[in-house]
Parts: sequence; structure tokens; C-alpha cells
Amino acid sequence: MENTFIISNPSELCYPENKKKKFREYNAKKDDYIQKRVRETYKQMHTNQTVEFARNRKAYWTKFDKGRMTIMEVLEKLNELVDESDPDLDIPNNFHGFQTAEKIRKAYPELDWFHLTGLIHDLGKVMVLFGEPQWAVVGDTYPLGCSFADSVIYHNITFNENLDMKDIRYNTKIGMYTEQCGLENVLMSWGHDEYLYHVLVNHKTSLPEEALYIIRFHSFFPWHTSGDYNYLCNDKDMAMLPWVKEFSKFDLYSKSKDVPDVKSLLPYYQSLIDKYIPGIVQW
Ligand SMILES: O[C@H]1[C@H](O)[C@@H](O)[C@H](O)[C@@H](O)[C@H]1O
Ligand SMILES: [Fe+2]
Ligand SMILES: [Fe+2]
Repeated sequence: MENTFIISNPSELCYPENKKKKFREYNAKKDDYIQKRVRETYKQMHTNQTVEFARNRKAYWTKFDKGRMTIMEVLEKLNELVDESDPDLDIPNNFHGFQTAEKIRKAYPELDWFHLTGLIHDLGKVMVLFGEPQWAVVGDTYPLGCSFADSVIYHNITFNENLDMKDIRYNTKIGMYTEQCGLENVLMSWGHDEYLYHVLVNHKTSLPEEALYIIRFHSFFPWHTSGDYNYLCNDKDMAMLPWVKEFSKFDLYSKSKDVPDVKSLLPYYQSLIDKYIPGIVQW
């Protein structure tokens, strides 16, 4: 198999100006190109993601008629994508998958499903390569159909033009939900988490429930990191929360300019794919 994971000229890559120790800095005032890019992505997301929008996109993407590709093929394709919502990563997304997976593998050598979860968790971003705008694919997620928590990034400056804010069905704390209804019954902002979750279920993956749950909610920082929206959660959500939190550490702190030697890693990860998500997947 031809190896397109190798970047021939590393100087083609660029990194955030000041290599920082702090992750997830969302600064409303800073004007370097990355902060501007991130802010603009969230402004678009928070303006356009409404209940109606997310329902439409979910219906469109869960037809699984956009392409037929193996997991490895999609991973390779993500070398064409730089995530515009991410202040910490300015390299193509396929490396990030290997970085995350390898960190998990070091900490949990026995849990092969966890390694694979690290590798694939962002594959839903392939929607961008099928034409979906980045603001409907990348970035943190949050529930729609109820009021937006303060912990949602840029909460104060980005929601003023969102039509759901003026809709009495949706603009209260409980909105269109009931207390403790469970996150599986919540309409999240449309993005790569929910999409990949449905792709894998449709493929009848044998990955454990924990893996599917991590994939589905890894971008829900307002919940797993800030502790908001617990009133929508049921017992299952609270039981799964430690897994999502644990995953988040590896997702975040593996972000660096050190590009792993992907070639040597391919056989191992291919064997995990063959075990849990074999064959051609419908996207
Ligand atoms: O910018 C990042 C990126 O898009 C990640 O893939 C997503 O999971 C995070 O929640 C987000 O903050
Ligand atoms: Fe992600
Ligand atoms: Fe990620």
C-alpha cells in the first residue's frame, strides 16, 4: 500500500506562533491568525446551528450514501484537512489520530479497543471533504433546543444571531427536554462526533459501548470538562463520564508538532481495524 501518511517536507507544516504550554486557549481579543480563524468558525457555528439545521444534517448524513471506504482510506484522506476550530493543532488531522492512539496505548497497553478509539475518534471530519462546512463538522459540541450554557466557547459573543434564542420552545434551561432524559435523547449541535457514531453503529462494529460513547461525546467539553448540562444526563451518562474524561486527556495532551512514524504503526492498527471495524464502511 502506498504510504501517503509521510509528509515529505516537514517545513510545509506550520505551527501556532508561540509554542504554548497552555491548551484550549480561546481568546476573544487576540488577533493572531489562529485565534481569528477559531473565532470565526465558532461564530458561524453558533449562528447557524439551530434545531432545524441539526435535524436536517442528521437526516442527510445518516443515509450513508456519500461513499464506500475503509477506515484506513478515510484516515489517509484526513491528511487534506486542517481543523479550523482548533487553537492547538495546525497539522493535518490524520497525525492527530496516531498521536492520540499511541499515548493511550502507552498508558493502557491491554485495552486495544481504546487504542483504536484514539485512532479513529475524529474520522467524522471526513464530512468536510464531502463538502460540509467546517462549522458543521469540527469544534466543541453542545445541546440544541435548550439555552446555551456559559461554558460554551465564546458564549457571550457568538449566539446573538441564532434564531433558536428567540424561540420560546428552545430558549429556556430545559427547552424541549425533560430532566434526566439522557444524552442519547438530546439533539447535539451537528458535528464529527455524532456522525462517526452513527457510521459505526450502521456498520455493526464490535467496538464496546464505552468506545462508541467516547466517540459520540468527546467534543462535549461544556459537559465533560465544565460540568454543565448534568440535568439532561441519566445514570448511563454519569457511568460513562469517567471514560470520556480519561479519553480527553489523551486527545488534548498528545497535540504536538512531533509527527509519529506512522509507517511502522500501520500493521498494528490495521489488525485492530480488522478486528473491530472490518471491510468497507458506508459513509
Ligand atoms: O477544535 C477541537 C477539534 O475540532 C476536536 O476534534 C474536537 O473534538 C474538539 O472538541 C474541538 O475543540
Ligand atoms: Fe474531535
Ligand atoms: Fe481529537
